[in-house]
Amino acid sequence: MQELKTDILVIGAGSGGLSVAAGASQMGADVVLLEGHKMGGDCLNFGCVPSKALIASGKAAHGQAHASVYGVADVVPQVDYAAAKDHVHDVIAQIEPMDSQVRFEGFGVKVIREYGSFISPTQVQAGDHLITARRVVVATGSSPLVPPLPGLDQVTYFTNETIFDLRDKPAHLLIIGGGPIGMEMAQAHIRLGCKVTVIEGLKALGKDDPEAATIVLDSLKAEGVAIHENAMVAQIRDNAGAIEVVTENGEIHAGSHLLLAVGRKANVDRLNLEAAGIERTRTGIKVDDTLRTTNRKVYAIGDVAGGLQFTHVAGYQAGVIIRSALFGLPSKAKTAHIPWATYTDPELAQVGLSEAQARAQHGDAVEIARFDYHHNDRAISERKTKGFIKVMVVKSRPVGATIVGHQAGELINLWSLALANNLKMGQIAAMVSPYPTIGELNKRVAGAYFTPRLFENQTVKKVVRFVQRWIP
Ligand SMILES: Cc1cc2nc3c(=O)[nH]c(=O)nc-3n(C[C@H](O)[C@H](O)[C@H](O)COP(=O)(O)OP(=O)(O)OC[C@H]3O[C@@H](n4cnc5c(N)ncnc54)[C@H](O)[C@@H]3O)c2cc1C
Ligand SMILES: NC(=O)c1ccc[n+]([C@@H]2O[C@H](COP(=O)([O-])OP(=O)(O)OC[C@H]3O[C@@H](n4cnc5c(N)ncnc54)[C@H](O)[C@@H]3O)[C@@H](O)[C@H]2O)c1
Repeated sequence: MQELKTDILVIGAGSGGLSVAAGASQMGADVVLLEGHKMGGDCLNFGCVPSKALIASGKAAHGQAHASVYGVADVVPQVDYAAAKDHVHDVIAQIEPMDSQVRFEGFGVKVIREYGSFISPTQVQAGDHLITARRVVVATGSSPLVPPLPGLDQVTYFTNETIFDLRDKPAHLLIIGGGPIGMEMAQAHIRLGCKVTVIEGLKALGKDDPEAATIVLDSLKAEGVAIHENAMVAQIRDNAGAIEVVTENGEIHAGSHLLLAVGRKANVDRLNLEAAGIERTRTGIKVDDTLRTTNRKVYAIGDVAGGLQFTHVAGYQAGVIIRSALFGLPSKAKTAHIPWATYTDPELAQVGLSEAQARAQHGDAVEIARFDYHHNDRAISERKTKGFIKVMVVKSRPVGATIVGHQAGELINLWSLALANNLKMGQIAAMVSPYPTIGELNKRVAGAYFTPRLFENQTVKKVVRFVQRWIP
């Protein structure tokens, strides 16, 4: 057994762990990083990157099939599904060097390609290494949840860990789960020429604002995706080579391929958390708002911490704990300014409170400022007029924003900045946006907040009339 001592031990080389390792090592700490599988974790290998690359293939096909509106003849796209997967893997390969073992060793990090397991509150075993660390960061991420559905073991099924390696185009893809994974994959596949059926137990895109989600779901349905809601799956069957999904309410959906997208399971099984006195919750590892676990020398960040499960959250949390682990400074993780986006077409994005949450928390003090895409000249030029932005405002400060439409994931950045810095609507309205940009929507919604105050205000009208009488 090789014994190592270090300042910071990071378990998991995904979005969260790599951010800690890069930051801590470049600021002078001794860092050991454990990775049992692929450097880069889920986001690079099985998540954000491959899904966005496949969405890009779908977008290219869709563009060819719907070009005539711009005066360019529509063509039936000749989709080579295997070549689309080559594109996906080429994109991964282009980003891979940023997350590579070589790059991190260049920062001075000792990278050990083994799974780690606690053997005491301060010691972790990884292969034949025994590591004692001043602080441990658990960043082991999550895996696809595979529910114990009767019959599932009788059929071949895919998850986000395997779908990007499938090279034969599914004739009819059945997707169980209408969350972000399910809906992004549904649209990518329908655009690549597959038949697609989504079977959702409750409400598709149920974590998002219902009005905004409806616009996305209507778009997907218009493209041909069959979406069945309130259809909890009870059983899977193999019927002479076809896969049948049977729901609790008696629906039977048959297809050629099956993708499970029913949520995530925190990666805690290999960690032997009990040996370190680390408690779990239903969704992951129990942490306080400083991201410390019940073992004060151990932090947990990213998907395994059981909160919002996004790459940028894991990265943000890495910054929070670096401050406290390296400098001993108090540092709390906040959530009010954390955005998320679902990269369907149209996109769906949220930061802070939704309209329903804002009304529940602030009652009549909430004002909703709203602006529709069909009033934006750039959106009209590009025929991307579906969607809206609405901003929830309390005492002239935004407390949340919901955007559905073209580039919603880009537009939400500004509202994350506004919430992070407690900006006022007046500061957003003071911005000058280049014309014609989609970004003008952000300024116009701030303008919409002031419209009734300026244009429907009798005092303003009286003052203007009075001043006009006197100025030369
Ligand atoms: C299909 C899909 C699409 C997504 N799209 C987006 C998106 O567009 N935008 C977004 O923000 N988020 C997206 N996500 C979510 C995002 O991928 C995760 O939130 C993010 O990867 C979490 O980072 P992490 O560091 O917590 O975990 P991970 O990136 O999963 O990294 C954890 C690492 O720890 C390793 N590990 C596990 N146990 C051990 C152990 N005991 N010892 C050593 N190593 C271990 C694992 O092998 C893994 O490499 C998507 C997820 C999926 C599945
Ligand atoms: N664009 C992005 O940022 C992005 C994209 C994909 C994934 N992600 C991350 O990955 C996480 C996981 O995504 P997800 O879509 O797997 O999970 P999810 O929890 O968001 O959605 C899963 C859906 O499956 C449904 N479901 C569960 N069991 C079912 C059953 N037996 N029958 C029918 N429906 C069932 C649930 O009601 C739910 O709507 C997301 O929460 C998000 O954090 C992010």
